[in-house]
Amino acid sequence: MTPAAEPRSAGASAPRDAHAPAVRLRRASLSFGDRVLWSDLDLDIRPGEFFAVLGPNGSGKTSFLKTLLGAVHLTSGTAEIAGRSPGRHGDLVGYIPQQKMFPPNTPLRARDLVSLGVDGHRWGMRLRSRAVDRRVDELLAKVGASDYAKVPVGMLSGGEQQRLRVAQAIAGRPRVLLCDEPLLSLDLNHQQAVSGLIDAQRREGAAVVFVTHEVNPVLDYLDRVLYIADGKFRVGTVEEVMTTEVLSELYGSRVEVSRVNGRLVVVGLPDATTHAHAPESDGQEQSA
Ligand SMILES: Nc1ncnc2c1ncn2[C@@H]1O[C@H](COP(=O)(O)OP(=O)(O)OP(=O)(O)O)[C@@H](O)[C@H]1O
Repeated sequence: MTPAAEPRSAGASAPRDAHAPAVRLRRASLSFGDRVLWSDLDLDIRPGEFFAVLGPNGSGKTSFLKTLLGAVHLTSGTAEIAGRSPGRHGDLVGYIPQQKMFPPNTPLRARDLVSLGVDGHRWGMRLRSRAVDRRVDELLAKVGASDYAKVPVGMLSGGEQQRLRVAQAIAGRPRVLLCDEPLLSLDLNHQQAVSGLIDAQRREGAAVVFVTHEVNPVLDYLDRVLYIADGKFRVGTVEEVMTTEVLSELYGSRVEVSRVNGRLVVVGLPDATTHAHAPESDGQEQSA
């Protein structure tokens, strides 16, 4: 099968072409009953692109990721991820789910958790366990978790647990890394460490799709954003989308966006969109 050379064509089963978009949506719409989350979304996310999905509570950010994972079906239009239909991507796609702390008595050590992301079958029977061990060690080192490899996961801090989730998600060297609020409830140091680890994957060529309420911790990494609000959306660079004009239009009311010490401050979001994490967000009224 030939690669889709025409960017606007939505081939049903695109090949694993290194130049193909990592994510491709054509006229994609998602509704639940009468509630339209977005409609007619055309989008290509490139390999090596850091792409954020922003918007208030309930706007459809997680649902966006779920359509790419194949867990939720588009109401209309088409989606491809890593050249495949959603849900058929195997380890071409890595996923960091929204963070929940592991209970203290979880019977898994850090390295056991990471090994769940490593597919032992690819090395064949004879080499399997040694190769898996080596790969797990490599991943633990990569995310700076070697020191607590043998500690039960429930004893680790939120930031330490999140490093392991990153290691698990990148174990298969995915072409697309889907991240659902990976910085939630992390302190500033861990936010920086975890977003740096995710960006390292992007530098190795993966596309990163990063759902977040708070744009500031990843501002320096972002290539483009998709901002969803009230059934509408806008795609573009931060400079194009995070403006008083664009956000006011999306929300249908006056919203002020300004830069303070390099950070984006958004003032005047409708009450219903106020996010519980805003007070922890180091000075920003509301990020996104
Ligand atoms: N399977 C479903 N059936 C019906 N409604 C759903 C379903 N999944 C999500 N929704 C609704 O769609 C809307 C968007 O949900 P989603 O979780 O995608 O929002 P979000 O932007 O990720 O929100 P948050 O920032 O609060 O995590 C919500 O109103 C939610 O209740």
